[in-house]
Amino acid sequence: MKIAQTKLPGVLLIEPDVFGDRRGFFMETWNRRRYAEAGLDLDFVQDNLSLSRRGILRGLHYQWPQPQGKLVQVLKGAVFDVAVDIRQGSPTFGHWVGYELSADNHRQLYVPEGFAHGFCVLSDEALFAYKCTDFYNPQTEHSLLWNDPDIGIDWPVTEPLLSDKDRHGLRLRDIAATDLPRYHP
Ligand SMILES: Cc1cn([C@H]2C[C@H](O)[C@@H](COP(=O)(O)OP(=O)(O)O[C@H]3O[C@H](C)C(=O)[C@H](O)[C@H]3O)O2)c(=O)[nH]c1=O
Repeated sequence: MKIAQTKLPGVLLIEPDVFGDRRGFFMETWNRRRYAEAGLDLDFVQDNLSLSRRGILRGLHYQWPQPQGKLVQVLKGAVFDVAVDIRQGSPTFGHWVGYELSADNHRQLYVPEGFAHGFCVLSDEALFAYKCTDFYNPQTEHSLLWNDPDIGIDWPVTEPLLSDKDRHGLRLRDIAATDLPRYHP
């Protein structure tokens, strides 16, 4: 398994070992001990699965308080997956990283607590699976505007299909300080 730091400290790009043979392949998608040995000492309490069609964009979402760290991967199709640092006081506040995650490249991305997360679908369909470090709490969930000009995410879609909630996401500069995580070095 290879784990690479990204230009956002804490956001990790993971390439699990994939064992292929004439039947297909086998891979471990999570192993508490192995990931801890590689520096990802995490406990997850909730698994999620979503199916989306080409052009759909889900996000950018985060919970605060009760933030969720997310280990995300694609089981079918391909997505462009994005994490945004929204921790007040962070040296990379408002910065983003994005990676293509697909069923073919088997990549995982770890999005830590305190980051907003979203993805857009690059294939006809995408089955998106992720593990969360805390439970869903709709009362503390927030939507950050997907195309916030102050963040400038280089999405590979121009007019994505969004939920009403996401269509009305807030620009980072318009989110109250009480609704944003704080950076703790
Ligand atoms: C997130 C979530 C949703 N739901 C229910 C609430 C709604 O009735 C329905 C769809 O929820 P929502 O439109 O928020 O789903 P997504 O737009 O896929 O939200 C997710 O998309 C981005 C990419 C994320 O990173 C978050 O994990 C998550 O916010 O599922 C639940 O019951 N539990 C949950 O954990």
